[in-house]
Amino acid sequence: MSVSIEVDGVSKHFTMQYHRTLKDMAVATARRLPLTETFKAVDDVSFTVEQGESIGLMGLNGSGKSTLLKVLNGVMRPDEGTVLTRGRIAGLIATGAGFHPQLTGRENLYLNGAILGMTEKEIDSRFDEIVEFADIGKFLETPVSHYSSGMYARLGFSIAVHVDADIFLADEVLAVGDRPFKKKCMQKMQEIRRQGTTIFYVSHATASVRAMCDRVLVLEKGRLTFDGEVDAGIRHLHDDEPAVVPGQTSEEAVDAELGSDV
Ligand SMILES: Nc1ncnc2c1ncn2[C@@H]1O[C@H](COP(=O)(O)OP(=O)(O)OP(=O)(O)O)[C@@H](O)[C@H]1O
Repeated sequence: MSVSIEVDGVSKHFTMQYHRTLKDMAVATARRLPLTETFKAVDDVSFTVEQGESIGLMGLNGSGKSTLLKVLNGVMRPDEGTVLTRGRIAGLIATGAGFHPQLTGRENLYLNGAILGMTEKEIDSRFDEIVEFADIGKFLETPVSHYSSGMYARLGFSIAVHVDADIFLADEVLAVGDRPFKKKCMQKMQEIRRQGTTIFYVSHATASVRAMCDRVLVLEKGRLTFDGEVDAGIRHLHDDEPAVVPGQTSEEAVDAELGSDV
């Protein structure tokens, strides 16, 4: 197997502004209060992923998962450390990121496909498949500013998942969208997983992580506190969560989860 992603000592700092107006800042300065605070959203994280591995990236809100994904796909540069990736990366990091609100679904499909590295010919050849998967029907010629958030997610996911990528990054793709669409997304991700694509799947939904992933990484306040087997990773994160419901198959567990707000 060949290495797909190598992350070595990566940190990303952000600065929090405590005061919004000049007056607030003047008052804070007079009182010798701090004006800003810098913190590490990702803190000295290292791991290696082999081509074809499917990784569940888990952690509580604000633990740095999205930031790490942005660093992996090059949207953000790390402040420290290095990231090496092999091959083409596609993914859905923020729903509708890269969509232009005044352009139609069709136009955005071409724009977004190009941003994800597809040639015009590639997009032409996959156009029908992408539209069919997104199932946005007659809204294809409507500006995306008129789309519902679910429709945005459908089109965004559909484009990303139809890129012939070596690495697929999926940030809470199942958080938006209705149950049939979530189910379709899971099936599609399983399909690209079988094709040997490396998958990075950010989710709070444990049954879908169990069904989708070979390995789990857990972030806590930016630090990688677990890297290993899926069930152990989930236990590490949710000490309090009951294990798999007795008698329930993994498929039934995913199904139950898709029905709830994942
Ligand atoms: N552009 C930014 N500027 C400043 N702070 C940021 C920025 N992006 C993220 N943060 C902060 O970095 C921390 C990590 O955020 P991140 O979105 O990576 O967390 P997450 O694990 O993906 O959370 P969630 O599960 O809620 O999606 C949070 O405290 C967040 O407020």
